[in-house]
Amino acid sequence: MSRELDQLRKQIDEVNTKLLELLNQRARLAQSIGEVKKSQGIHRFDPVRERDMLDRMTKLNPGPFDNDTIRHLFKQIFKASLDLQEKNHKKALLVSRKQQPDDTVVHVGDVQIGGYEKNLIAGPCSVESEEQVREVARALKQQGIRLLRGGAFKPRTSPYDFQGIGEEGLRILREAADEFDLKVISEIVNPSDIDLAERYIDVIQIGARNMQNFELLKAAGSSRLPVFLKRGMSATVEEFLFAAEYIVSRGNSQVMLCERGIRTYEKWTRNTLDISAVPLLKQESHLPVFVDITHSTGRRDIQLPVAKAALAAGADGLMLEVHPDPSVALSDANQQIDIAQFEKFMDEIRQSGLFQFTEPVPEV
Ligand SMILES: O=C(O)C(=O)C[C@]1(C(=O)O)C=C[C@@H](O)C=C1
Repeated sequence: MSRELDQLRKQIDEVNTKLLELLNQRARLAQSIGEVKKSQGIHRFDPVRERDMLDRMTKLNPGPFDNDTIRHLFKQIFKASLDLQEKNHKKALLVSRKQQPDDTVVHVGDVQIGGYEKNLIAGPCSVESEEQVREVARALKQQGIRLLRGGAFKPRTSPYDFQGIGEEGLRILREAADEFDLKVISEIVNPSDIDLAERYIDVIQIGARNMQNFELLKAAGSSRLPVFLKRGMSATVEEFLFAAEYIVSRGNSQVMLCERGIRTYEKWTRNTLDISAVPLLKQESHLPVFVDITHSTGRRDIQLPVAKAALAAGADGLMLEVHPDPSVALSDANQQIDIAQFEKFMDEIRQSGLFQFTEPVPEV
């Protein structure tokens, strides 16, 4: 290579180093501007400011780059600065592990969820009668399971399907839970029913269809009860975390996330379990993560391997539907398991060694 070329390249290297320094200096300034804007509630993207800067730069431009090229280059810089401001903003989410490195442990009375404990939530899809709920509650108690689920308000796809028995259902759940020393989790669909929930139940469930019902999220965020939030069937992981942020940002930090399958073209399962969401959510957020093995599969025959996969992927717990006689159930008759199947499931999941406390490794 000629000496001249060598020299010129050396000069370019020096300019590159200076440019790098200047670009990062600029990036730090843009970050500071981002912080100021956040504290003042100002929109990050400012096209008027960008236009002013472009006009100034093109006026000052002595060439040899033409103005179009200068505009193009600066627009890239603005875009990168905006991305940086947004990244910083994401870091600040209350549900993010960057904000809180340690796992959130949710306390439902004396039951702990998250951290080193694995939990199971089970019960019928819909509350139908006292006998039905008591029978399931007794089976849970015998298995050492403390969390009873049951739907009293049922958001159904068809308005002609069974819609649940409402407050009476919550009362039935409470009585059965008190008799067998269990805690109750049930879905609430209307912000005005949060007061009702506080009278009867221990955990508010927000279902997949309501994951972006922002008024309901805000109302749950102002409640004293822990919240079990299910992922919307077409929601991205990011949208799911923002939904949780709605609750936590209102002051309720006791939130659990539940992956329940997303809608895809696959027809052999009711939904497609997004198993990768489990480690992703655990990585991104400090909130406990559950997997609903009933709704994600919609079938009984693969619930055990799916449960094992969920626990192996790092889930803090499982949710499943159990009914004394699924064939006569008023909802989800095809996917609930009966009590004998539940007992067999519990034996097998225990034998797998995955459903157990994961003690912290003692520090040496
Ligand atoms: O000046 C601002 O308001 C900024 O946020 C900084 C900046 C920039 O990089 O210069 C970034 C994004 C905005 O769209 C406009 C300008």
